[in-house]
Amino acid sequence: MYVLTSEQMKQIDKKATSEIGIPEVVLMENAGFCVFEEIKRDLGDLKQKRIAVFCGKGNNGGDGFVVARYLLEQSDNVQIFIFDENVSASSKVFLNILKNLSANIQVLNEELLARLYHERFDIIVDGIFGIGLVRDVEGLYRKVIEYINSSEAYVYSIDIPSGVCSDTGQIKGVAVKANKTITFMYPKIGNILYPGAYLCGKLIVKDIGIPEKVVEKISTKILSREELNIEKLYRYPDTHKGDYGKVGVVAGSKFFPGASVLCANACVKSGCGLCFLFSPIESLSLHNFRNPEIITVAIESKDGVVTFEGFKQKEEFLKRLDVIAFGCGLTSSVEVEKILIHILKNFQIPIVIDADGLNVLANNKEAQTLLHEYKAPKILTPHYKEASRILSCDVSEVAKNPLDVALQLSKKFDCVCILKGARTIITDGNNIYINILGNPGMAKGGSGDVLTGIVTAILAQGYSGLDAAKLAVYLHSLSADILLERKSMQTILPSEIIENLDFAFKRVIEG
Ligand SMILES: NC(=O)C1=CN([C@@H]2O[C@H](COP(=O)(O)OP(=O)(O)OC[C@H]3O[C@@H](n4cnc5c(N)ncnc54)[C@H](OP(=O)(O)O)[C@@H]3O)[C@@H](O)[C@H]2O)[C@@H](O)CC1
Ligand SMILES: [K+]
Repeated sequence: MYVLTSEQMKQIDKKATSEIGIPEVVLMENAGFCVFEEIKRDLGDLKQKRIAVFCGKGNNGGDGFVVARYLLEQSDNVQIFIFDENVSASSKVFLNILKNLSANIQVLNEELLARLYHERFDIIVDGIFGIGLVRDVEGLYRKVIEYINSSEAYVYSIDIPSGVCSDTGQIKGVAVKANKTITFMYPKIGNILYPGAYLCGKLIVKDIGIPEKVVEKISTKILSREELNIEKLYRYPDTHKGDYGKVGVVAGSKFFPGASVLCANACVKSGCGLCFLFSPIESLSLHNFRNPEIITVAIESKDGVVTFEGFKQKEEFLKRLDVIAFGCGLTSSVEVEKILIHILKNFQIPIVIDADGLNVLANNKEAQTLLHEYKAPKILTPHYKEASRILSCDVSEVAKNPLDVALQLSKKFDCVCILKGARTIITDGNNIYINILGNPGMAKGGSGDVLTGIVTAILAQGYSGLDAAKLAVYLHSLSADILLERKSMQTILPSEIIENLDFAFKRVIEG
């Protein structure tokens, strides 16, 4: 499903009205009716319900007037609160209808607001701002939103909770916390990214009668099963391990042996033909006991960390493999930096760079240039902090606009970027996918190493970088969601996410 910016939605609305000739008031009527239908479906008999509808000056408020008109037919207590009599042209039509119906319409001011704190509403409809919110919410608007959030009523937001930026999901000063949000045609980015996604409560997407033909291809989509390329996962009967790729995982140190265990174990559990783990001996000793499928290659180390000379002794072997995963648990050191630079200069193998590999990129401009020029497929898997280090910005900047950051990274290095977060973003610089699966039980050290292993193994099975990234992110979070069906967020472990890939693969393949 597409996810739209406010501008894209406005263009679609505009085409529907100017090219197809559907009057704006018809769309507004449909939008308002959809919201009413949802309320009616949830609550059934509304007769005794005390209902407040808050309407701003724009078309979001117009939708609110339509909802109010339908609610008036159902309940004896519907109060409509406006900020200004001077509303948009289409909204005016519906405001006038309400006036003709002698509806209870009150213009908000400080005094009225103070009185509202002594009233009790069962339902609040939020039609203050939609996709037309352009600046921070202040003054009376802010106070009304604070009032809504303090009330015990069940809150329905129209299109998007008022105060949430529809292009980023960020709060513009203050925002409504809704129980349910009814958005029209397609979700907006602010409905999907946090904190907007949280403030929406349950999100419902409703068709308001805009013909599909006015919708041009949108580059941002929700990552769903339909978007995955699962054909390549099919295994012909007459195959052998060489058909599924040989992976080299360069990972681990005396300090983080677990990272290499998780990464390599996720690799073998995600279907690659062979997995070789290149690690210092100190890291491998833990490893050998646990994962007999993994072929270990000891790299000479100093103080428990891989050395460049040690790597060079084994590099001919690594060069013969199909995909490299580089970075998990290596630690940050000059030697690690030298190794990555050497790989980027001398190898032509698809590469997945995570953790300490990303730190090399953050610290070393030469590595950045080399990565940009590296010809084989490349996938970066930063979390917000790693992305901020590479782009030399504050992590809060990444959180404010993760889509832009993922695009920037992808373009900077001509790579596929998996920007990991509560909503992981995947992009190849053109297409953007937002992952909505997964749960806070994944917010633990080691989850990222597991994802790196999965994506590397899938890349080795003949996938493009983008398709591998999509499939891996989906499987990783689906596995955690399946675990959550019988475990708690506190107890889910990254190693269990690997074990549970059995069921995630099965669900993805069999539907
Ligand atoms: N187009 C269509 O066909 C359809 C659209 N639909 C609906 O329309 C919604 C979009 O409507 P919209 O474009 O009128 O914008 P909307 O969100 O109501 O807000 C604009 C108003 O808010 C004001 N304002 C902004 N920021 C502010 C601030 N911080 N503090 C105070 N004021 C602020 C701004 O004032 P101004 O900047 O002009 O001073 C302007 O008056 C959309 O979300 C959906 O619900 C549906 O009916 C289906 C068909
Ligand atoms: K709203």
